[in-house]
Amino acid sequence: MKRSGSLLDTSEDSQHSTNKAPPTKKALEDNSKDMSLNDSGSHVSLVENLPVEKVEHGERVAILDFGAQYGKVIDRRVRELRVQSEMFPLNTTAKQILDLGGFKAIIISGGPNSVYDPEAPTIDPKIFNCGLPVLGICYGFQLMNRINGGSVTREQIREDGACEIKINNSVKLFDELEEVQTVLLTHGDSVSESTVADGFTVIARSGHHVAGICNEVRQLYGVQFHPEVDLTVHGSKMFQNFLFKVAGCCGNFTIQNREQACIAEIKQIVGDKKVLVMVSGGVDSAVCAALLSRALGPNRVTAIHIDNGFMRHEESDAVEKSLAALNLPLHRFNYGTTFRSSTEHMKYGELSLDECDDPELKRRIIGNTFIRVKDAVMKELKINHDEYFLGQGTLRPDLIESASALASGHADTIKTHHNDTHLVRELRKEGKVVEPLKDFHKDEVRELGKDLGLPESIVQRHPFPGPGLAIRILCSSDRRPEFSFTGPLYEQNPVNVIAFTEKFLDAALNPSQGYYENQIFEVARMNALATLSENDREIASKQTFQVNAHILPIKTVGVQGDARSYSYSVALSTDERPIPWKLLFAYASVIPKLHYGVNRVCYAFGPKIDSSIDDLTRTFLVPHTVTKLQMADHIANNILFGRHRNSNGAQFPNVGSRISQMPVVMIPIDFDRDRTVAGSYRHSIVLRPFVTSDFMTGQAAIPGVHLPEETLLEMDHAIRTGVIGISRVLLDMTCKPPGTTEWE
Ligand SMILES: Nc1ncnc2c1ncn2[C@@H]1O[C@H](COP(=O)(O)OP(=O)(O)OP(=O)(O)O)[C@@H](O)[C@H]1O
Ligand SMILES: O=c1[nH]c(=O)c2[nH+]cn([C@@H]3O[C@H](COP(=O)(O)O)[C@@H](O)[C@H]3O)c2[nH]1
Ligand SMILES: NC(=O)CC[C@H](N)C(=O)O
Ligand SMILES: [Mg+2]
Repeated sequence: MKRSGSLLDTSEDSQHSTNKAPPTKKALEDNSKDMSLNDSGSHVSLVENLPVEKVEHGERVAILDFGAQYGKVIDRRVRELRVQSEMFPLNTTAKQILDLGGFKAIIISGGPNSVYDPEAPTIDPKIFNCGLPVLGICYGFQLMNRINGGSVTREQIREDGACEIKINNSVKLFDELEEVQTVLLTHGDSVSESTVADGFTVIARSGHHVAGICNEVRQLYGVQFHPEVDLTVHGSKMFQNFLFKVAGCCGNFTIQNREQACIAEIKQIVGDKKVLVMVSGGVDSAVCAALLSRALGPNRVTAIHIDNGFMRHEESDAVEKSLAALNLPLHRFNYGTTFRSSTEHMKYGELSLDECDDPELKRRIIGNTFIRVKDAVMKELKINHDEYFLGQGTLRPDLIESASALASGHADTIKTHHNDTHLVRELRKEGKVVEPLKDFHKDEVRELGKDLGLPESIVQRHPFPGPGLAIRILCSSDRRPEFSFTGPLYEQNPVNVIAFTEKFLDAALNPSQGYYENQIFEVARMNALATLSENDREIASKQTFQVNAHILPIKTVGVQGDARSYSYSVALSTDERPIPWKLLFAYASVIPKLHYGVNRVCYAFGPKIDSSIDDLTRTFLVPHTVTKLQMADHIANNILFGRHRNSNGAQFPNVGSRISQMPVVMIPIDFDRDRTVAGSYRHSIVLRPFVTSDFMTGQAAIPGVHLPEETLLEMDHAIRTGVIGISRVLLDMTCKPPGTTEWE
C-alpha cells in the first residue's frame, strides 16, 4: 500500500523515508500507554518498500538532507521527543512541504560541501519565508546566513570535536540552559560577527567564530554546531526547545514496538522463502539472526560464519561457542587464503589484496570477496539462490559512512563498509537482501538484543569490523613517503619536527624575539593552554613541559565537516613524568584545528622522540604481518579484560566495560631506528580506546578518567616485550570527528 501524500522526488536520488526506526527502551516505556502496534494495515514507504507507522495525526517536522553524516541522527532525536519527522531531498521546495500539510517546522542538515562553491547544493529561498520555523544545522546554518544576505568564508582555523561555546540563553532555542555549553563542532567554513545576515543576531560564539544566529520574529535559528549528536551534551534539550517552544509541537507521536516492526518487515520481505544469514560473532549479526529465527522459525534460517584470515587470535573458535546461544545451525568456513589472494580489476591489470596499500581499495576487495565467498558457500551447502535471501546485520552508520542511497543521497563516502560494496548494492537492487537493523544505531541494537534475551556476552561485546585486522594494518609499498602538506598553514611552515617548549610560549607572548618560523606551534600551545581549566593552565605554564611533536608520514581516514579526510597523524612525546595527560589531550584537540593536513594526534609511550621520522616499513597483508598484529591485539585485550598478570604476578582488573571499543592498530613506523641499516622490519602499535554510544561521534578514552593509567602502561610494556619487531606503542587521543574510531 502506498503512503498517502508522498509526492516528492521518487527518482534514484530520492532519500524520502520516515523515521520508522524503533524507539529506545526508555522511549518505549514512556510510550507504553498509547503504543500502537502496527502489524496490519501498515503503510509502505515509496523508496524502501518497508512498513512505516500509521500517520495518526498531522504533526510532523521536515528534515532537508544535505548529505550530513548525522542526518539520520537528527531524525532519531526528533523521534525520541515523540515528534514524527520525514527526511526529504535537498531540492524539495517550500511549496511541496506546505502542500503536503501537517508540517510544523523544518530542519536543514549539515553537509560536506561549501556553500560558496558554485557547484554546491542550495535550497529553495522560500523555505525561509514560508511561515514555518526553521533550524539550520552547520551547512544548514551557513545556507541560512548566506541566503538571507550574510556571507560564509573558509577560515585558517577549523573546528572539529567537542568544544565549549557561550550561548545567549534568553532566546527560546537555548531556554533553561547554562551560558557555557559543550557542543560538537566540525567545520572549516565559518561565519564571523561582521558577516552575519541583516536582521539576525548572534546567539552563540565559539572561541573563534559565530556558533549560532537567530531571527526570533521570523523563527529562524541557525547553529554551527551539531545539537543532534551525543558530544553536544544538552543537544536534546535544544531540540526540545525548538520543537515545543518555537514550533509549538505537542509530542504525541506514537512509535511502533521495535521487535514487532522488524519481524513484520522480515516476514514481508522474505515471504515463504529462506535466509542465509552472515554472522560474525558481533552483536549486530547475532541480533539479526535471532530476529530472523523468531520471524521465520529456525528451520528457514541458515547461519554462516566466515574466517577471512583477518580475525583476532582464535576468534572464530570463540564465535562458534558464543553463537551456540542462538540455537541455530551454524556453519563455519575458513577462506583465509581466498581473501588474501583475492583481486580487484584495475586499469593496469589485476591487483591482489596482499599487494595493496590503499585503504579504500582494500575494503572494496574484502567486501566483494565476502559476497563471492558467500556464493561458494551456497554451492558447498547445496543452497539454491532463488530460494534464499542474504541476511546481514547492517546498521545505519554502516550505510551512512558508505554513502548508501538508503541512508542519504548526498553524503560523502567516509569508508565503504564491507556489507555495502557494489556487489551488495546489486543484490539489494535485485531484492535479495534482508537487513532488518538498517535503521538502527548500535545502542538501539543492544537494547533489542537484551529484549530478545541474548546473553550479555553477545549484547555487550565490543564491535569488530567485518574486514577485521586487514583494515587495522596500515600498509605501505614505498619506503620513502612523500610529504605533501596541504592547507594554508603548511604552505607557511613545511617542517615535520616541532617542539613545544617554553620558548614558544615566550615567543607567542613576545613576537619580537624572532621564533617565528614555528609560529603556528606557538599558536597551538597558546590554544591548548587556553582550553585548560585555570588551575591546570597555571600548572602547565609554570612547568617547562618539553613535549615534542612529530608529524608521521602516514595518512589515515577521518571525518571532518561531514566529509572524508585522509590526513597525517602527529605523535607527541615527552620525558615529563608523571605523563601530563591533560596538556597532551589539550594539544590533541587543538592541533587538528590549526593544521588542515592533520586529523589525528597520538601520544608515543617511552622517552621523548628526538629524530625525525622520514621512512616507512614496507608492509602488506601477508601472514607474518597479520600474526604480529594478532599477537599485539591479544596481549592488549587480555590486559583490558582482566585476563593478564604482569611479570610480578599482579592481576590487572577487567576494565573492558568502561570503554566502547579498542582497535589495536599496526603502523609501518620504526621510531628511534638505526639509520645505518637500509630498511626496517619493525612496526609500531596504536591503541585506540574509544568511548561512544552510537559510534557516529565519540571521544578517546583518557587515562585516569576512563581507563587506569597502569592498564595502558602495562599494554605498552607487554606488547613491546612480548612481540618481536615492535618499535613503540602509541595512544590515540583524537575525538571522532576529526578522526574515526578505526585507523586505516
Ligand atoms: N566473519 C564474518 N562472517 C560472516 N559474516 C560477517 C563476518 N563479519 C561481518 N559479517 C557480516 O557483516 C555485518 C556487518 O558487520 P559488523 O561488524 O558491522 O556487525 P557485527 O559483526 O554483527 O557486529 P559488531 O559491529 O558488534 O562487530 C555483520 O552483521 C554480518 O552480517
Ligand atoms: O562490520 C564493519 N565493517 C566495516 O567495514 C567497518 N568499518 C568500521 N566498522 C565499525 O564501525 C564503527 C565505527 O567505526 P568508524 O568510526 O571507524 O567509522 C566501529 O565500531 C568500527 O569497528 C566496521 N564494521
Ligand atoms: N558539517 C558541515 O555541515 C560542514 C559544512 C562545511 N562543509 C564546513 O566545513 O564548514
Ligand atoms: Mg563485527
